[in-house]
Amino acid sequence: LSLDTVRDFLTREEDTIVFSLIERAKYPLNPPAYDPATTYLGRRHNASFAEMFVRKSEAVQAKAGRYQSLQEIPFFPFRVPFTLAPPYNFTTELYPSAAFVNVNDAIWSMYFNQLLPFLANNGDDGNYAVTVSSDLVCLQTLSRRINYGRYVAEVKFIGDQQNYTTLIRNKDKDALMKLLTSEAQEDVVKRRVQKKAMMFGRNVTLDGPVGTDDSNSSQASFKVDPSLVYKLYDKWVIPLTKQVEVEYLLHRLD
Ligand SMILES: O=C(O)C(=O)C[C@]1(C(=O)O)C=C[C@@H](O)C=C1
Repeated sequence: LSLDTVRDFLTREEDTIVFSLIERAKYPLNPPAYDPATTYLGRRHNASFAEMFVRKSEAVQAKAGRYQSLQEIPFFPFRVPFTLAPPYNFTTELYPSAAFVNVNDAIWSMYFNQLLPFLANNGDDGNYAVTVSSDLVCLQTLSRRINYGRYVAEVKFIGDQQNYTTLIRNKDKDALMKLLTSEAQEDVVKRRVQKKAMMFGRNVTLDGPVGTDDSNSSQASFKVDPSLVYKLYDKWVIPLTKQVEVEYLLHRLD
């Protein structure tokens, strides 16, 4: 692992995030899928249909071995005695006591309460299963990207052990935050995801050569508002990644 390779990983995840948002934006808001008071399976549950869908899907994916890789962290952890997938000897670069640091609870509430209302148009077309299935993909992608802050923090720690060790011993969160921050890099990331939203979210027609802007660049014709993607990174993705980095570092000498 090096700063270049972890940044390459984050860059590639941007594509997955933008595509997953484009998919979710295809469906209307579909409010009954998110209301814990909605009746389904003939009765009320304490969880929304979306939550139930995520729980059951994660159970299947856990059985299939998804969480054998530390890059993936479920929203609803549970033990699985065995997996169906062919065995693979996963090794990890992470420090064991810090390897399970994650901010999935914050991601969950940010996604449903702050992002989704701006991502989907108002309306209810009853396509609840495909809708929450696309929510699951968004959540998993955001979780993988943000919790990858553990790997970024490990690289930064190894690269500057002396300074980090002092700050970790003093439990100085603010100084850790300052040391791991690169504002120039954050600016690059935010402007790049906005551009990706403009490129990937374009309507493609057969007029003109490949790369021609068929959509006149007007905001309304993008499948996901590029400024919303910028804001997602600015307000949530990057700050939460940094929170993961700080929490990882605080456990790095345990
Ligand atoms: O690339 C880094 O150095 C990171 O720590 C990742 C990241 C990000 O979330 O994109 C977070 C903090 C830095 O200020 C810059 C970028």
